[in-house]
Amino acid sequence: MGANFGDYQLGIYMNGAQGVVPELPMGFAATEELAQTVMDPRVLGYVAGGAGNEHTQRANAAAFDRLGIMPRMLVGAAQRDLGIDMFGHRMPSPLFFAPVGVLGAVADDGDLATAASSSELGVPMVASTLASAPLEQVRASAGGTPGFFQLYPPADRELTESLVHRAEAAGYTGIVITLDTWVNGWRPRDLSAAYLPMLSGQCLANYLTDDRFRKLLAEQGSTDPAAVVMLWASLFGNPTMTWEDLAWFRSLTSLPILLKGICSPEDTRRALDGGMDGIYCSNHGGRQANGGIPAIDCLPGVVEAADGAPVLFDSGVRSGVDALRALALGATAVGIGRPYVYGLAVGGQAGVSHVMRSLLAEADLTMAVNGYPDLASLRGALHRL
Ligand SMILES: Cc1cc2nc3c(=O)[nH]c(=O)nc-3n(C[C@H](O)[C@H](O)[C@H](O)COP(=O)(O)O)c2cc1C
Ligand SMILES: O=C(O)C(=O)c1ccccc1
Repeated sequence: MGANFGDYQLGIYMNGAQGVVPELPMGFAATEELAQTVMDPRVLGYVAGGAGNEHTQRANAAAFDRLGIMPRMLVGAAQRDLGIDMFGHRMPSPLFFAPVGVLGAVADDGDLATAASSSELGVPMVASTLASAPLEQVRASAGGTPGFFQLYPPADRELTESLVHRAEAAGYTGIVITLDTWVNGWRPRDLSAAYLPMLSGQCLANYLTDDRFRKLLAEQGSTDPAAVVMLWASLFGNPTMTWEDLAWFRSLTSLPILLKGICSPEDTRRALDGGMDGIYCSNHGGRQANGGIPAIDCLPGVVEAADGAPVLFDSGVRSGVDALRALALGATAVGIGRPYVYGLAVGGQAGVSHVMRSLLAEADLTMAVNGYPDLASLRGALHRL
């Protein structure tokens, strides 16, 4: 039987009986509102913003509200099991930390604080390539909790290979390759502030600690911060990659590989036929392309085409109920993005853990109210409103 995530609620009420109310905000809207008052405006714009007029970003979240869960009575759901099996690991919770590349700009040691929360809660983290601490340190901070390394494959094959082998050696459970960020989307908030954190040298620790990157840097003749940024910018985008490159990725590692940014059934099949082990259905939270399709509306087609292979999902999950909706549609695990970033901004590691605990408690209690003892029983529970 899994953890009793709903007990987080009881603890809060018990504290209240002693006159202690929570210091941290409850729910996404309150957390976002507080984050707006404490974050550096440019970093806030970077986290909160998306592509174009942010229609797709809003639609991602709004689409969840068109999905209702049918309550079932007298099921005997006194204990709920929210556990999942993924790549040979039994995880107590179906949530994970989606890869976020500016955690170090949001809080000092933001990547390590998130990894420490992952360790504390047993909730896996997908560690971004764009981190302020090297991937080895992030992995060590996550302790015994399994986690994935998110790879932005650089345009230099040896550097890509080096990053993958470092992730393997550091003990990651799998590699997530992100496919939707070869170019930076059109983001009016960041353009207004002329702000891209990496161009100020932030979040480049994985490059600076890489032998191959340092060799390329030395060959450039300068190692000053501007040269680092120039080299990074010249390598980051890799828009010539095609399906033909999957065989090469496959040859690099025996770890499970998942492709992030897949939204169509056709691409799902191609990925799995190309030797990939799982799919990560996401539209990058509407940050990359406006005028898209809410990611949750793409999920059923991806799940069907995946034919039993693991399907991770993110984009627009704002509550424990949203997570249940994605799980009911067949997601294997559900990624949390902006909500935990705001948690980090308002409360450091404690804020991150509070956000995750709240999401898990809400999911657990909603299953209790609605009579679903485990995630398998949720399949087919949704009604389109
Ligand atoms: C500030 C920020 C930075 C991100 N950086 C990365 C990244 O480095 N790699 C990646 O694959 N996705 C990145 N993402 C996308 C997230 O992994 C995820 O797809 C997205 O946040 C989901 O949307 P939501 O937060 O609105 O739910 C980033 C998202 C945010 C908000
Ligand atoms: O901000 C992002 O979502 C992101 O992943 C990214 C990465 C590199 C350049 C621009 C954006």
